[in-house]
Amino acid sequence: MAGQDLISVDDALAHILKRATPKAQTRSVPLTECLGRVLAENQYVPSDVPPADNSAVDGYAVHHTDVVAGRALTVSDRVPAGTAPKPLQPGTAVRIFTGSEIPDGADAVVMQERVERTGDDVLILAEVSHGQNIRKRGQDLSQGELALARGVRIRPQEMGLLASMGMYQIPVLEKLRVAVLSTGDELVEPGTPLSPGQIYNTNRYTLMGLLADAGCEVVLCETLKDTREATRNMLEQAAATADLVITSGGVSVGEEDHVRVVLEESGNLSLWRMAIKPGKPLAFGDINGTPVLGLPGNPASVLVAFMVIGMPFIRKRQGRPDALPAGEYLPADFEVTAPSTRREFVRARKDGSGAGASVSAFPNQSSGVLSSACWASGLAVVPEHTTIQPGDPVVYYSFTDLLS
Ligand SMILES: Nc1nc2c(c(=O)[nH]1)N[C@H]1C(S)=C(S)[C@@H](COP(=O)(O)OP(=O)(O)OC[C@H]3O[C@@H](n4cnc5c(N)ncnc54)[C@H](O)[C@@H]3O)O[C@H]1N2
Ligand code: MOO
Repeated sequence: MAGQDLISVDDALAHILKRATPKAQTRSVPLTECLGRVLAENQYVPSDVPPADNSAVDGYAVHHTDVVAGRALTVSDRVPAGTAPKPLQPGTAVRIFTGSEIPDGADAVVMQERVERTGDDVLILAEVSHGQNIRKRGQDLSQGELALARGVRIRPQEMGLLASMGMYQIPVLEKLRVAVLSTGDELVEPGTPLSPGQIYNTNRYTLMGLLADAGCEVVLCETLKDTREATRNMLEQAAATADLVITSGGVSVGEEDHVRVVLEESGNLSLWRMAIKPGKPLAFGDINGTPVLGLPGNPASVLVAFMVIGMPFIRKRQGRPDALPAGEYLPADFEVTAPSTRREFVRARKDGSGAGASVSAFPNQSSGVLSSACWASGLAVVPEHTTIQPGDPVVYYSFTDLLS
């Protein structure tokens, strides 16, 4: 059971994911612009990669049965990479380079360090076997196979793979268009001096960075005055412009917290207050059908709630199957003695690797301490009603996985 009146993280995720309809519009972009986009169609291999058998080393191509200990072979040809080889003359060797195509009739390549070259002759000093140092045609991708599935987010390696197949125009989903609204009369833009009572608008920049990492397009970015009127006007404008509106602040219980109230009055508030730490007052709903994710104002709450709740929603809307990342169990290097009714996402750092890996926690987990997230490499989960002793296993998610 979660805390009183608070919806559990699992129920909140299920609720939000049910409302995450994938964006259907697609477009074709040049290969140079596809990084971070989501593939809209399955990509099948048009022809084998590599297109021909080729050498893995600089050396000599031979037929392995022509190699007899102590007997030199004549070097009959030279095949630089990028040229089409002539067939191997039986009983000879061909000078060849890494990436050169293998001449017909050759079935092995001997590294040049394993031969003695004298004029046009080459004496092979090592045993040679069929297929040695040959990278087979199609060893990376073979014609007709599925190379990349629809819904894959294109990372540098996928970009390279598409290039290796000769693809240039890439079908991708339209980017999710997101509006970012910061609320709070105390907020001032960096670069301006602070007056008493003011603080710098932090969340706007955290969210811009998070959304860029998530492959979204920020179409509107505004800071609102703490009035019902301003909040209603801007939320309605944002909902008419964007596929998703993300707000920060103004979702708690104070009379200056207008986001939640406007959602209730002018749209639909379908979820409010989660058993999560930090991020408890998170609100979710819609205005005229456009989803609105109301994140709490505290800077670390914004980061954590975006990663845990916002990212799965965004991934699903991006048509990606991987709504939740896989975590790993690691022994805790910290303790939690007072059990909470909320599931806590601790700003944590993975130390060591392999069997010796463990996870430590930043000492100050206040939701106002953003430096905790700069120190951390990810989030460790302390389940509801649970104490943690050093050595107990906890689930750890890296920031990279949470944001990929
Ligand atoms: N009586 C109660 N008070 C609070 C409760 C509660 O249950 N009962 N919950 C607390 C929790 S937990 C959180 S989280 C906050 C969330 O409140 P809001 O979402 O309404 O956010 P604000 O009050 O507007 O701001 C909270 C905090 O964050 C600072 N802030 C806001 N926006 C920015 C920004 N863009 N950049 C930097 N800092 C920002 C703001 O100045 C406040 O300090 O409510 C608790 N209160
Ligand atoms: O739930 Mo709040 O985000 O702890 O400060």
